[in-house]
Amino acid sequence: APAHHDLMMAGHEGHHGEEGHHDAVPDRCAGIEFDAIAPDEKGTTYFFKGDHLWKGFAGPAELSNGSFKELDEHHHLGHVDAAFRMHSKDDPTHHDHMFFFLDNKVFSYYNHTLEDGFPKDIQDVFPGIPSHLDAAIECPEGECKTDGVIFFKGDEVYYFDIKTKTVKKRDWPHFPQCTSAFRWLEQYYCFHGHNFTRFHPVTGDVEPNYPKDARNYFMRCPNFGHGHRGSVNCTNAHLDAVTMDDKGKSYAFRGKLFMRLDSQRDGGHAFYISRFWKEVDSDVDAVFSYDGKIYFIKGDQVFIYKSEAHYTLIEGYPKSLKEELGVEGPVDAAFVCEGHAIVHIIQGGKMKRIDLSATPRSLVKEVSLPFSGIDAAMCGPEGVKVYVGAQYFEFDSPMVLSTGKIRPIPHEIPQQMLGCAH
Ligand code: HEM
Repeated sequence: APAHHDLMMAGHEGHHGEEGHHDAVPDRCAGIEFDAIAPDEKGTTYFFKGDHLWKGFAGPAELSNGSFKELDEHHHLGHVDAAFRMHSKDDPTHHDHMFFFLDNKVFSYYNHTLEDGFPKDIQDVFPGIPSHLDAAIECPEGECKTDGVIFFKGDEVYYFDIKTKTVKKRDWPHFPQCTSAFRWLEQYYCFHGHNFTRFHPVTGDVEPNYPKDARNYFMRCPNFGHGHRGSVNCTNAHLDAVTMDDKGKSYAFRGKLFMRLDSQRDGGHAFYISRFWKEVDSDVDAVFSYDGKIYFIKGDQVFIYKSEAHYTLIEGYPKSLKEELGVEGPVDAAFVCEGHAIVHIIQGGKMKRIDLSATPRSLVKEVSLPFSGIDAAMCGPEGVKVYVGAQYFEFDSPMVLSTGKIRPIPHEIPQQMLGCAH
């Protein structure tokens, strides 16, 4: 088995089916150019080639009509040209549906059931988008300016705004010709040949160090793989920082790695902090979210980024902790509760409340905490979570945390939050 099984990736491993022994069954480990890739509503990824598909990152090829029955009931239509999972929160009738494009037709599936009235002409559902597409990928608001879909055909790239149904052509001259495209954990991948390239869905910029061979990352193949057994130290479990923003996005940080906690449907995978927050790099002391921004405290410095995906560092940062928040480091943990402009800064057995709406920052209050040794803390709809070593504690509010004389029942931090599998 490749080295990459048991660490760092939590959640979906794909579904294992029966071994295929038929000669005509394609082998994705031989290096396949996929026709289309898309996740379903449960987070299982489907890879399409001809009349076959693969479910998840491991397992053999199966006939597509076993999973999506109607796909070959229309004999004049070819194979799936492009596919994506719709993201359109304002429109629950389409949200999370899988859309497949075959020649000039579009199919919409939910729970592997074809929606009434489909297939339809692409023109009727996505006016301005051509037939015989190469690839398609969803791009939710926050990652793109609006909920949208990016379509690829030859050298042409189209951005379709779902709400207004308007189409804009993108001028991405140096872009690879994608035969399929796949959004995974908010990252955008164009597949071409048996390689893939990660790109920025708004600017079309291609990340350095690509293309990479898909067999090392998106499927399990003998003699391929990535990541190294034991490269994540899962003993001495603790977190450096955690945070949840007002859109409910939450993150855990440890050493050089971070992990999104709220997108487990599509599988949890730790990435390097430097992937998104280059200047911060590693070993943060505390992280909190406030007013559409994410604040990293590291030593006596504060880095502030916009919280929207493609996080950008705000000009003038990092600044000193003293200048930004009026406190001296080091800081153990920090959190803001939604709707409040107060950051709670935990240092040893003390918690400072600082008003972020006042300039210069003013200390509202300092309280003693009933315990010390806190590594990380966050505030969400269920209250405050405080992380100490391998355990965490829950409090209804910051007030309960500061006045509580008795420690609530400890919970174990899930291994997957540390970037380790169970
Ligand atoms: C089913 C299991 C796994 C799957 C499907 C998977 C998939 C992926 C994918 C798609 C990427 C992104 C490639 C890119 O953007 O260029 C990635 C990156 C990475 N994976 Fe995995 N992975 C798995 C398990 C593991 C394991 C077990 C480890 C290590 C212990 C690991 C370590 C890494 C590292 C270090 C990166 C680069 C992270 C970064 O640049 O921020 N992966 N993985």
